[in-house]
Amino acid sequence: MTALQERWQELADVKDELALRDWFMGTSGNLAIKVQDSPIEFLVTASGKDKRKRTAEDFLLVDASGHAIENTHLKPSAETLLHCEVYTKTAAGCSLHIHTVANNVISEIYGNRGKIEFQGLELIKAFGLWDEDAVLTIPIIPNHAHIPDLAEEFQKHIHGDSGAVLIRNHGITVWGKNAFEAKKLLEASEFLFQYQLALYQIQSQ
Ligand SMILES: CSC[C@@H](O)[C@@H](O)C(=O)COP(=O)(O)O
Ligand SMILES: [Zn+2]
Repeated sequence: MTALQERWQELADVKDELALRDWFMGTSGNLAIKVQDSPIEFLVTASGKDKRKRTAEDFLLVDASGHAIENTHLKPSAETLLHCEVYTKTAAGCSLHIHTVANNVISEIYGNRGKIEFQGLELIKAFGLWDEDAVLTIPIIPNHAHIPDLAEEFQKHIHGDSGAVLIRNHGITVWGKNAFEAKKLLEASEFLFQYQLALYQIQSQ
């Protein structure tokens, strides 16, 4: 199998798993996986697809600017520029973006603070935070409709080869060194958001 075929299959498998969790409602969400460095090439989901379906037209190969490399009728995800920022600024190998009710509500509740912090929860270890008093901070950025503006805001919060950023009333984007790591961060983030929401609901009764 070529590197391209391997990465394709890896991303398709991640997509299937996220679909099983119902994390692609209304065609939302987009996924990307790096295929090569110098020059950077990555696979990204084609725009507007039902991401619960597995087809031969799910992904297309794009360059570091998000332009299709191959001759294709497929359109790269409308949010490809955010994935471009990840691959040009870091050594990450995979970036995932999903919309969930939990990440949207959390982003709205904490949006004015510009971040949400988690401390004392076991699952922050998924982010490599092992100290007892460690704090996980997930930034929350405004949901600019103009994607270059959104990407510009987003890239300010890329500080390493793994991370997560919430986009207010929109969704989350995570990245990690490979598909396994990115999916781990995504699942841990959603766990933390669901936990915080449940706590919020109990405490406001
Ligand atoms: C259909 S609502 C979601 C979109 O506006 C967008 O935010 C999204 O995540 C999916 O866009 P796409 O172009 O399919 O990658
Ligand atoms: Zn989106």
